[in-house]
Amino acid sequence: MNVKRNRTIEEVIPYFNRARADVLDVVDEAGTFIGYFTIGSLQYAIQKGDLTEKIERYMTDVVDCKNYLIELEDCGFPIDLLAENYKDILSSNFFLTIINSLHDGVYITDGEGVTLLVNLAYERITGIQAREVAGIHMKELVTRGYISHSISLEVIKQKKSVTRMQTIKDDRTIIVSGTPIFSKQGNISLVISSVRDITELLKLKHELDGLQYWVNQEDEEGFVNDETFHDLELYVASPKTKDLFQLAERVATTDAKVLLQGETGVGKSLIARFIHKKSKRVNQPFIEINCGAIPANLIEAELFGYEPGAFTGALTKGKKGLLEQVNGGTLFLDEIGDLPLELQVKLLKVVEENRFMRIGSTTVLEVDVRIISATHKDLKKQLQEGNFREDLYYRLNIVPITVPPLNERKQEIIPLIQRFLTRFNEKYEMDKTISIDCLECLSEYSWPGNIRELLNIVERLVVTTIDNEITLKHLPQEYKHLFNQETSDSSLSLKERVQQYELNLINEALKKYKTTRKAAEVLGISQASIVQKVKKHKVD
Ligand SMILES: Nc1ncnc2c1ncn2[C@@H]1O[C@H](COP(=O)(O)OP(=O)(O)OP(=O)(O)O)[C@@H](O)[C@H]1O
Repeated sequence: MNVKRNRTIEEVIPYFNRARADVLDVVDEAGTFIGYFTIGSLQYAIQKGDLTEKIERYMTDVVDCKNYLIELEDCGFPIDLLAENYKDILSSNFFLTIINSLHDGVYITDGEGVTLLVNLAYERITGIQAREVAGIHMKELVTRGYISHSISLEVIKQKKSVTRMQTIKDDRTIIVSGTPIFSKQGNISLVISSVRDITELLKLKHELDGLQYWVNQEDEEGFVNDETFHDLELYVASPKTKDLFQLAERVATTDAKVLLQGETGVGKSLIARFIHKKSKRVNQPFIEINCGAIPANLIEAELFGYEPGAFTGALTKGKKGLLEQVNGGTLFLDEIGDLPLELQVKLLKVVEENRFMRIGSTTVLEVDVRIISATHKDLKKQLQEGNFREDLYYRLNIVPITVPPLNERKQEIIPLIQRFLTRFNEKYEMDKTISIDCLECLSEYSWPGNIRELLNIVERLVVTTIDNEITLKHLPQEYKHLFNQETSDSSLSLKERVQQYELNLINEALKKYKTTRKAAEVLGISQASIVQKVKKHKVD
């Protein structure tokens, strides 16, 4: 079976389950074979807790089908002694002390599938007590409903290691890896299964994926599937943004003038284009003019056009203004707050009556133009300061749409990074990934340049990072200063860092929602679980 190199460990576990395979062929984007991912590699990755790692990290170019079978004899262990006296060994204090000190659950059966031993961690993880299962055949345990499926029986049947992901009580997810131990005669003497609870790890991963999940749901509802979104390369990454675009869509069917307000780079121009695309004017021109970037006298000439010889430097033939060019379509006046007062008066006439005169002409021209304007300035304040005309403000502001800055819709940051990463990977034919701590760091950043800045940094990182994975060390300094040093400490294990991240999420939620009840609701975990995690951290 083929799997792509950028699949995660977690994603490929079901392949082993489904295909009952020991080895998966790893292929690159073009489908070319590049190596193997074996069940041995899988077990190793699980032991390391690297479920979110890409499989290519654990890929090998040789497959030794035996390498994952524990060859006790090779380790100098007296296997015959084990075969004959294993019950004594398993019940010795020494062995029990070792096995009970493990954090992972251990389940041991004999070669027939009769339960010999389970350790304390197994009892803790599954809730099944040793005394309930000891001496009982696995088949019987399945019949009695203790477990839904026996890995040990599968190991005995297949005579090889088996790894499965399973869901047990309280919706907990566990990974069970069963390994056969062979006698010299080639019979299975024991099956040793290890059980690891990965519920917390997965929960965190899914939280980290954040509203990517939400975006996918949107796909199902058909909202994001809308071609307009693809055409404009725009992503709807939160309910807030969805509301915004739904409002824009409703407004688009009318000719109402729209005033878009919001910081630079939040997507005002994009929304203006979206409205045009969704309106009946879609096949007519959409013209954008940046009132802040063009000198006042030029804006006038640009907008209204002029007659031959209207002013020094004018074209001898005269010139059609944007208002004439855009007739039937949409005129987007960006940075309207920068429009000089004298031009505001002239614009008012167009806005009110759809009529204007070219510079140097006395003929009144009539046009059919929909006007959308935008500004990053506080226009109300501009009114009070006398820099913006009140009559024009109210004419332009029939439907106000305020686009919030990115740091007020933080849940969009990670989904947007992921979308932009895919976009630039495709554009530059690369396959970069981004590390969890790097994502966390970026989600803590304040983004003064909003989505434009985010887009630019992702493109820069894709182009400039040599490694396959973009990590903290690749981020420019300004993106790191807010980052919690504790979390960035690379000496911490993945598990510790994930715990730290979990705690950060909880603290953030507590700060925002004040009560553990509300924070628990938002994070989708129980209130008791929040209290316990915070308490545990304090004790640690
Ligand atoms: N929801 C989104 N999905 C994808 N890209 C987006 C989204 N919102 C904004 N962008 C991108 O971010 C960049 C900045 O957006 P845009 O130019 O619309 O911002 P703006 O608010 O008009 O900025 P300014 O006030 O500086 O003109 C653009 O490249 C735009 O395509």
